[in-house]
Amino acid sequence: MTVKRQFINGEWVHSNSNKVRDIINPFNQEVIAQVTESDETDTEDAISAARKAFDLGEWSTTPATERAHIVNKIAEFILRDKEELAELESLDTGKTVEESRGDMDDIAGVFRYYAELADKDGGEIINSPIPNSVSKVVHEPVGVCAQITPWNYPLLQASWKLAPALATGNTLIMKPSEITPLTTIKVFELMEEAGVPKGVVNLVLGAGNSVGAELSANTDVDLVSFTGGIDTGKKIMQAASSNVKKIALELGGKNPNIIFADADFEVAVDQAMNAVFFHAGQICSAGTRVIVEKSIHDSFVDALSKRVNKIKLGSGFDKSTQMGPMISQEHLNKVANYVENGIKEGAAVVTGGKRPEDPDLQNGFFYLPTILTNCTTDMKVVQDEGFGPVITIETFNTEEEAIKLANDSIYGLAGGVWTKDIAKAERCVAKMRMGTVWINDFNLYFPHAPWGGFKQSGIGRELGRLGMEEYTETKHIFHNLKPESIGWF
Ligand SMILES: NC(=O)c1ccc[n+]([C@@H]2O[C@H](COP(=O)([O-])OP(=O)(O)OC[C@H]3O[C@@H](n4cnc5c(N)ncnc54)[C@H](O)[C@@H]3O)[C@@H](O)[C@H]2O)c1
Ligand SMILES: C[N+](C)(C)CC=O
Repeated sequence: MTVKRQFINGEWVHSNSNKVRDIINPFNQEVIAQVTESDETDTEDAISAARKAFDLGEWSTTPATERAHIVNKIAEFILRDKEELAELESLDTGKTVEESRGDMDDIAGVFRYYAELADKDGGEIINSPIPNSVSKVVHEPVGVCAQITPWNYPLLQASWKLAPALATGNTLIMKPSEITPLTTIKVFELMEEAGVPKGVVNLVLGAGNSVGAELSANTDVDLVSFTGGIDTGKKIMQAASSNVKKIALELGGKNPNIIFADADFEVAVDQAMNAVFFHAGQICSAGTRVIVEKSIHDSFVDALSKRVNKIKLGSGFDKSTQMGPMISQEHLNKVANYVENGIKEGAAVVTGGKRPEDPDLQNGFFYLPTILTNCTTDMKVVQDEGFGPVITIETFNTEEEAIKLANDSIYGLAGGVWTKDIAKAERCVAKMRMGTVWINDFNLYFPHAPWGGFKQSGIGRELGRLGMEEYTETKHIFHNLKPESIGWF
């Protein structure tokens, strides 16, 4: 098996230690690839390459239209190689190939969106209050950006960082999750093919506590953009204080899905299921906290469990599969413990709550789609991010109660509300403390709208214009057209 390499200063190189990591297919635990294992010294090399490239200024002074052209080419190449990328993503994560194809379309869309925006910002002239002067505001690249991504949407989360950073003229070092680096490696090949200059994009492949920690602490890095868990986010925030680097954090969620009795029942059931069991619940914005009006609780749970019992688990490469495995044995254990603790706290298992018995699934990290009732807001199973295929169900009687339950979380990433009463929906969303709120929908996102969290779900925004601004510094330029001595001293 050819060992996949890191990309530093325009060269594909083995790590300094020559250590290698096996990449595992979560469906059957087969080794699907081997990648070089970077450490702190490789990371320093990559940072130094990005620093030199930025200080040289070739990329930041390339006309924005030319940068846009290259970013657009990356989108084209992603679509050209969509099938290969989708299959790689499914091998690596266990998600269905159909879902991965959708991800690749979204990813190409993100590169296109930022290519489109790249040359639109010409700065702003300010109405200066000082006579004989010109005052203007321009946006410049931040500099050297470290980008750290998780395993659940490996290339999608990478694209949200790569595209705006490139469009605005930064240089960067990316570290994908050590569990799922394959599509990110492939996209670095595509960026090379698209003509991104040497040293502008660098890729290191290794563990969080070595490579990730170095990226966060190194004082030659100007910005660290991270997507992942809250505990890691806190460590990165601390490490980033070394040189007060800019930080952008996209962290976890424990997202409420409020269902009123007057909602379209069938659609709400269908989407409540989709909101959690898509990608086996391994989604930051999964609607795992269902908060349902008491009068429809029994019929809702009954309808939901009937549908959930039919979810087909299997290989992402089998067309009939609807839900794949957990990413790893470690994560499977975490999900199983999370449910067991919930049961000890008093939750009742309506369906699932264990591993499947199907002999064909025993080599994979599968967990059954699970519904827990009798849940109350004080339980850990309701408060903690399980990041698995588990719905907890709470009930409410009044609108105020529903909002109170929805907001009772340290997180504030996303949430949904289902009702046919437009005024009620608007009253609810105005009070819901989350970065994204859906009315009669769930889990939708697109490049044009910002994504990010309130409270401990993060700092900053990705996607949209705000996602681009994260990669710029704002400079005010004041030009005195008639300089004169002040005569004070
Ligand atoms: N808000 C969002 O948009 C969003 C999107 C996807 C995933 N997530 C969150 O990601 C989490 C799941 O992903 P995960 O398990 O890969 O998260 P994680 O925090 O364990 O790892 C994420 C990345 O951080 C690296 N890392 C680990 N320790 C580090 C350290 N000390 N310093 C620097 N980097 C370090 C890892 O190697 C990996 O690349 C969930 O909490 C999920 O909600 C959030
Ligand atoms: C941000 N999103 C929804 C694409 C993936 C979250 O895990």
